[in-house]
Amino acid sequence: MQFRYKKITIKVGSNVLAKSDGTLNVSRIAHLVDQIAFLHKNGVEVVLVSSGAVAAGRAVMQPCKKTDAVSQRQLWAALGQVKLISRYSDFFQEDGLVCAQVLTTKENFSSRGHYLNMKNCFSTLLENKVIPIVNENDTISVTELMFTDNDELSGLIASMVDSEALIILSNIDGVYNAHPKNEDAKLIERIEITDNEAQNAISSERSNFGRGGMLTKFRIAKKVAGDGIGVHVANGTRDNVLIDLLDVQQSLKHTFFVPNEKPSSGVKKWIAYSDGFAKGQIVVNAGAVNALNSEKAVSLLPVGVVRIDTEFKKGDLIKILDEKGETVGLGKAAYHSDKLDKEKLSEKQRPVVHYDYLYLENKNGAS
Ligand SMILES: Nc1ncnc2c1ncn2[C@@H]1O[C@H](COP(=O)(O)OP(=O)(O)O)[C@@H](O)[C@H]1O
Ligand SMILES: N[C@@H](CCC(=O)OP(=O)(O)O)C(=O)O
Repeated sequence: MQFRYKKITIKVGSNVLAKSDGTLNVSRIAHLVDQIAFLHKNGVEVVLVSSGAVAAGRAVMQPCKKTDAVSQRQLWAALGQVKLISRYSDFFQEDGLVCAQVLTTKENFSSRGHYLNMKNCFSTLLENKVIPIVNENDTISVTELMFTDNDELSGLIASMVDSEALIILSNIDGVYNAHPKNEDAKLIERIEITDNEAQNAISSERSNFGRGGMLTKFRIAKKVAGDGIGVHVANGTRDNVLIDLLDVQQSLKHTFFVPNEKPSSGVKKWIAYSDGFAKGQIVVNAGAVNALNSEKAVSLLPVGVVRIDTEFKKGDLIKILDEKGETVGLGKAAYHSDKLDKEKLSEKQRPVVHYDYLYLENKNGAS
């Protein structure tokens, strides 16, 4: 059997892993593990991002009355993660493989140093033929420092470990052109990174245990595809879904986000997912927006900056907005914001953000 990729990240949603009563669907976990083990034995490196801790914990106990919503999630995640990972560990062991748990928070991606540290951890596990199983560390992550959901986390991981593809397994065949409850809704089988229409069909509704819903899957999938990584959204409740999806001889119905032909560099990938950590903010004029989004590789010159909203130091990440307040991109500042005015007057202006350290929402795919 020949598979489409040699290195993939697979994200499994809570609704794939939990039954309708919230208890873990053990036979489904076993079946997914068997498929991953088969892929692994046939030379495909796999990083698994698995939700399901909160859903698993919910089935263990109901908290006492005075427990608030955040504490409740912490309790369930703490209880459920143990159950979840021990199931995975047992099933991988039966298949002769070793898995490892990696719990992370958004803060672990906040600086390039932290990011490279995480990257090194994954390289070590993969070199040792271990299957990393990643989840957000829900027990300690608080609201403002949380990932939107594990779809966002899986995008980051896929990009960080240089996966060729990200497979998002949910409880539905893919992205539909209307709410799937609608009888006329049709599966969209291919989405280009320039396609902004499909998003309008997606409602923000989530299924029973999901956190972000299809809308975040769509946004993240486009961003990841913009980095040059193909994204497949498929139904994890189907038997043999991973093998049927990845076997070159098969054509399973699902949604494929076509990757950008030009993959982003490592540092641009990190910047792409770091918008929560921007320290400065500037506003640029329409001319600068057009130049940056043109076919050419253009750095941001001080002449295009109309306003500094939040000051920044050399090396800080800065958010770049247009004059309507829409995000244009994110970049690493080449110098302190107090030098901008002087640079504007200079005959040979130095870029405030060099192209190599610039992530552009439209050009790199997300919108
Ligand atoms: N246009 C759409 N296409 C597909 N699914 C959609 C659409 N609009 C809303 N959804 C909902 O998104 C759900 C999947 O997202 P989510 O609940 O977060 O699952 P997961 O637990 O797999 O992350 C589907 O079950 C479906 O009800
Ligand atoms: N970290 C949480 C998962 C939250 C989440 O993003 O869920 P989902 O939308 O089902 O992927 C857990 O393990 O329960």
